Amino acid sequence: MADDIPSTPGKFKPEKSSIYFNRIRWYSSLSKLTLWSFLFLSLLLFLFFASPRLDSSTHRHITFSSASESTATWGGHEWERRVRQSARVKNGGPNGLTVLVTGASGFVGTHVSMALRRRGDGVLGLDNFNDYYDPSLKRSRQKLLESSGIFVVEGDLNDRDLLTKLFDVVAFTHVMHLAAQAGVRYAMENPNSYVNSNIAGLVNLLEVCKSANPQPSIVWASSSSVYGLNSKVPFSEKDRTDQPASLYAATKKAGEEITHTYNHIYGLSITGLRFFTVYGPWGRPDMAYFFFAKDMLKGKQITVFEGPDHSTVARDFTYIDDIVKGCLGALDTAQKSTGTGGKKKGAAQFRIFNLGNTSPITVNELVKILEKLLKVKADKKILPLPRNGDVPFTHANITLAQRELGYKPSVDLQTGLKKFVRWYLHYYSDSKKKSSSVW
Ligand SMILES: O=C(O)[C@H]1O[C@H](OP(=O)(O)OP(=O)(O)OC[C@H]2O[C@@H](n3ccc(=O)[nH]c3=O)[C@H](O)[C@@H]2O)[C@H](O)[C@@H](O)[C@@H]1O
Repeated sequence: MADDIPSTPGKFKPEKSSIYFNRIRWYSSLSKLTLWSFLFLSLLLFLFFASPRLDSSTHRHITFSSASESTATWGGHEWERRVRQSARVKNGGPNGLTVLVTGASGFVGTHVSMALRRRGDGVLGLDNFNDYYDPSLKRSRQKLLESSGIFVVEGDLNDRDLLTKLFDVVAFTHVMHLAAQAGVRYAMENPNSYVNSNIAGLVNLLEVCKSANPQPSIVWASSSSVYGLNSKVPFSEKDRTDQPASLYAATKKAGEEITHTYNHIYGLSITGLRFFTVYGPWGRPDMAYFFFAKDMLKGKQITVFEGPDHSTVARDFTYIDDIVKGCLGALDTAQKSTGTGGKKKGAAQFRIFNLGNTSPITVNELVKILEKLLKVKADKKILPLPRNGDVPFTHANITLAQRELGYKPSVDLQTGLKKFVRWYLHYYSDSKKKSSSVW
């Protein structure tokens, strides 16, 4: 019998009696297997019926934000209705844009969303409301947006299902991508959050955009920090950007390269905007002008950095309204993406612009203006510029943006800070409810 012949020399040849016992063992393991399968199936059925019943299109998602872990719920008929309604073009005209604004509850995101809505464009916001800075300020901005009919979806850039769903529900013509881990100095404390938002999140967004049909045109926020150690002034788009001084700058520069590959391979229309130290009402509390004002009002000491040999540190501070005009100019002049459903059909537009003010002001001068506006004397401590990513000065050449986008900054630091201080005093007075009246 074939069974009795070892197939390989030296292999064990079973006796008749052991075959009999093996059969018994086989039958008993068969019944054990049936029993375990039954128990396993019962457990599956139990879990299925015991789990919370969700609307078929509802998803409960755990998302990882850049600075904290958060949970957000999205999906369902009511949610989709709100998404559609918010994204609907309001002016009825054929030229209205349908824009997904990422980072909509951020500083620039809020202002750009409001400006688009005022024109009648369709706007849908996306924000993960992370706690890099006071989330209550982001919630207040969200309220402001909601009062103008803008729905801000709570979710993370890295949530592929959510982004795909948004593009299933709405055929966005444009994406204004402003969600990012910002701040130069924080990159030494939490480097991974920069990789998570500015690299992984960006790639996730681009993946969804390239597969969307139609593909949207993308305008996104790069940064003046990409010029890094460049010392040729004013900074022109043609200057070298391969010497970043911070991980933040490196992730923004990487973003410029990554967007280029998506433009090249998939035909996505891309416009990168290098913002120069944007300030104004509803600003970011992690920025110097903001926390200087806060600390000065509290009588706390502020630290003013100085460069080598006691040289002054300067920034090309740019007022938010000027930046908004630049963003809208970029959206309006963005050509259509050429691809569809992940396939390139032809060369697509790829642009990078400086959006600055063209007149650098020293940090000392910034403090002096704040002193006048706040009517307090600053308690200053002068320290050498730390080696934490800060660069000694920035200065934008905006010729290209002027020519292509009609960008023309018009607000000087004195005027812009006056508006910021007015908002700040109002917002942080005892009644935050009134805050939306100061815009
Ligand atoms: O232009 C940009 O692209 C960048 O502008 C800002 O970065 P930064 O210009 O460094 O703005 P602040 O952090 O507000 O610093 C402004 C100036 O104040 C100085 N500073 C900052 C903090 C401090 O305690 N003391 C002080 O003198 C800095 O050295 C810098 O010269 C933003 O924080 C970045 O997100 C943005 O990308």
